[in-house]
Amino acid sequence: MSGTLVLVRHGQSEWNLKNLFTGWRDVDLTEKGHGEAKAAGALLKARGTTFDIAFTSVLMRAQKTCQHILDAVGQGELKTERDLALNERDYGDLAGLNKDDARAKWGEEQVHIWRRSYDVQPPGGESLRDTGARVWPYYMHVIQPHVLRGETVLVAAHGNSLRALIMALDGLKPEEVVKLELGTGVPIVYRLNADSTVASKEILE
Ligand SMILES: O=C(O)[C@@H](CO)OP(=O)(O)O
Repeated sequence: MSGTLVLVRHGQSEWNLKNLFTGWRDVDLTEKGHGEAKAAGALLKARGTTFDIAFTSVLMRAQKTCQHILDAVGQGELKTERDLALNERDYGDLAGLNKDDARAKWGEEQVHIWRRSYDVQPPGGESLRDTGARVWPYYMHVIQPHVLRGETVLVAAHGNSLRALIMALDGLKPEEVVKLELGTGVPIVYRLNADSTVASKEILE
């Protein structure tokens, strides 16, 4: 057995609340989102979790979630690395559009394909495969070495950047990742074996 990897999708954002495609737009958390992030931290604190390092994206909703969690476990000053590799999927031309308006314009099925398929790019944006092509190397080269040294690592990121990472960790097929949904502010705790395979996975709901 080696270390622990804790993945958390940011708390509810202003544009989650407004039902807008967000992608790389840098929107803030809502009051509820701040609360969700603090609650995630409280859950981890109750388990006695402390971290050796934290990783987040360059977007404030993930950074603030990360900080709330670290504050809750009493590690507000912990070293935190921010990288664009962990950003949300780039939603391209859909960013800023209302998801229901998009369904009315392009149809329910097309919008679902853009949102949840593995390899279909939304107009001007990234498919989940494209997102994985930046998330996975970053995980392999930067994050995983910490876990394999036995450390406990926090990754506070986004729905689709984490879906791409979980797809690889869990060995999901493209048709399986379509069904994978992540709740806001829900910690997912992986223990890894020394050979980097997953020893256990626990969703703290
Ligand atoms: O808008 C977005 O950036 C994402 C996450 O909120 O949306 P979806 O769940 O539709 O991929």
